[in-house]
Amino acid sequence: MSFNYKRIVVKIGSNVLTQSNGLPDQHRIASLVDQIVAIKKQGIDVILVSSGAVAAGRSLITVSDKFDAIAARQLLASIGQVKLINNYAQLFERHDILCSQVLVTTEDFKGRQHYLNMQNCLEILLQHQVIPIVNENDVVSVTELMFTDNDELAGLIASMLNAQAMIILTNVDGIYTGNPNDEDSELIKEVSGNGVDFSSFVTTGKSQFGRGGMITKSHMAQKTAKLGIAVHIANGTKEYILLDVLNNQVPHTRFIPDKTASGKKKWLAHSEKAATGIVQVNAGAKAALTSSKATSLLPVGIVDVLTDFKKGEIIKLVDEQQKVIALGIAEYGADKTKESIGHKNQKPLVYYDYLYLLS
Ligand SMILES: Nc1ncnc2c1ncn2[C@@H]1O[C@H](COP(=O)(O)OP(=O)(O)O)[C@@H](O)[C@H]1O
Ligand SMILES: N[C@@H](CCC(=O)OP(=O)(O)O)C(=O)O
Repeated sequence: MSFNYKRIVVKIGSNVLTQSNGLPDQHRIASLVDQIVAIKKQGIDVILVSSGAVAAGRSLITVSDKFDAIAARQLLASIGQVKLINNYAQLFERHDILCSQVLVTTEDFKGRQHYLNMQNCLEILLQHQVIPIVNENDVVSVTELMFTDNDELAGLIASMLNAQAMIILTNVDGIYTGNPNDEDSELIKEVSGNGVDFSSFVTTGKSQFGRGGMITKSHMAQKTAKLGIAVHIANGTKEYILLDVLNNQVPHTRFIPDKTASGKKKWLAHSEKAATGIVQVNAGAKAALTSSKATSLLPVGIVDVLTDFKKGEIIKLVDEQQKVIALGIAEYGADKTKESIGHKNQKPLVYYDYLYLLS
């Protein structure tokens, strides 16, 4: 295979798994399973992040409009997830391969210990040649507990498991310079670096059954590539797509990975929602932290503690315009920080190894 990956995360969007009439696309799902098996037989670990529970539920039951959208989603996902996973289990069984169901919420990624428990669980599945099939636990995950979408979840899993690549399968060939249906739009084949502003050409529109849309895919892909994981966005409705992507034989969008980040930084990168405290830093500290030199945050560069926190908690570092510039683990609590604001020769509030810069 052209890309020499040892471990990959494959994310399949609802639209890839579903026909336009809302019913599961059995032929396509079977073909994707066959390809995953072929990849696995080459010694590559594959973790599948599959959407499709709500769509599968819709094919089984009709929910009246009188129920609110959250309750309807819970009902559909609860029924649909059974169908989705059964389908996968039967298809993998044909190849004598076991798959497993891993349902998660954002809570599972917050505390470091809980995060490591989940990492251990997925590692033991992989060591036993099982294909983990991960999805959001839509039944209990509502409002603020929700992931933006499964693209975010796939990025978290790829970081957690030190995958070399994440392949996002959707219903278009990748990211275009404009609306994919416009003749003038061109497919972007490669994205490198962090500075691309996708909002100027990616619209917020979504496909029929999708949740996040291409804009969240682009942001998530960029964030994941920054952690050292290659991201491929490709058309899951094309025959042999996974094999063709890995053999670099199909036009799609590839995000070139940066240098690999440490395990702690990968965890921090996805922990913004878990942050408790907010600390404001001055322009000098911002310049030092964002320079190419490894720098820890010293109290001399702190101007204010905007929200309290305890030692060991995740905090957001904001600049004087209140823009979040980094996430870090606090070496001490808010009280001690307030006492040392602006003072020289103090212990860093956040050491460089426990600091993740957002841009
Ligand atoms: N510039 C763009 N390039 C590609 N797709 C785009 C762009 N702008 C908007 N989109 C839309 O994003 C959709 C894919 O996102 P989404 O609906 O979340 O799919 P999925 O269900 O696979 O997660 C495409 O079907 C397309 O209509
Ligand atoms: N967890 C939901 C999918 C949510 C989601 O992100 O969907 P999609 O945009 O199709 O990847 C489900 O299984 O229906």
